[in-house]
Amino acid sequence: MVKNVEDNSVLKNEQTAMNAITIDCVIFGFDKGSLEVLLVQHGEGISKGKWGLPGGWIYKKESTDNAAHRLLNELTGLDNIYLEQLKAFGDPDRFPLRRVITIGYYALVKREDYNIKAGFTASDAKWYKINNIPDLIYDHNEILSYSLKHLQNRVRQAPLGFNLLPEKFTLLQLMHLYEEILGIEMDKSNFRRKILHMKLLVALDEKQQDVSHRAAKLYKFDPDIYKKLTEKGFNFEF
Ligand SMILES: O=P(O)(O)OC[C@H]1O[C@@H](O)[C@H](O)[C@@H]1O
Repeated sequence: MVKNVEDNSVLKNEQTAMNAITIDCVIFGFDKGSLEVLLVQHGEGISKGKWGLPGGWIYKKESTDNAAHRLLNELTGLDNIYLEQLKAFGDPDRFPLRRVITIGYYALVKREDYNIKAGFTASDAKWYKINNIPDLIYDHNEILSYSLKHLQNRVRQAPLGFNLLPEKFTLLQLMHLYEEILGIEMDKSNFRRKILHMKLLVALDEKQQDVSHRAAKLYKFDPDIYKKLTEKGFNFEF
């Protein structure tokens, strides 16, 4: 008898926990020189018709990491993404109906590598330019701005984001990538001097083709140095 009562209370507590923790994913995409974020329009529930980050409830027999991948896939069609856990967002009033803590995940992808297709509880899914984000549900604007700051710190400490460029790229393309992520304007010659000094790039014997302006030299990454820098971490001061 006592055992039954205990079992029931364990089950009840577990269920309560399942209703109190959710997942939200911030997927940054890079496309034609612009930083964007993937948003979904809710097709049901209290936020029907509104836009937010792809996310939702965790199943009972599911890890938080698996839930993040599943939700992202069901809501937007994205698959095989390297998602990193960001942090928990636990403002007591963040969700209007009751106390719900959400765990944030984020990723940075090359937009053209993925097809988006809304599904599950999402009626639509779209990339939005980072400087044109609508009013989002709950605390999703805050989660997004926290993720952006995190990304801006990360690109200064790790050679991350370089996989968003084509295999061969110009120094200007690389500078624009940093400018877009960091939201700042950079000085061309300063950038050139610093990036070349890091010896991360291999200068190719090739130039851009089919461009109306003077064709610029092409570069690619040295994968060994890239790997070493990723492991060691680097400090990219612009
Ligand atoms: O999909 P609904 O039920 O509106 O959202 C509930 C929770 O799922 C998360 O995405 C939200 O941040 C919130 O914590």
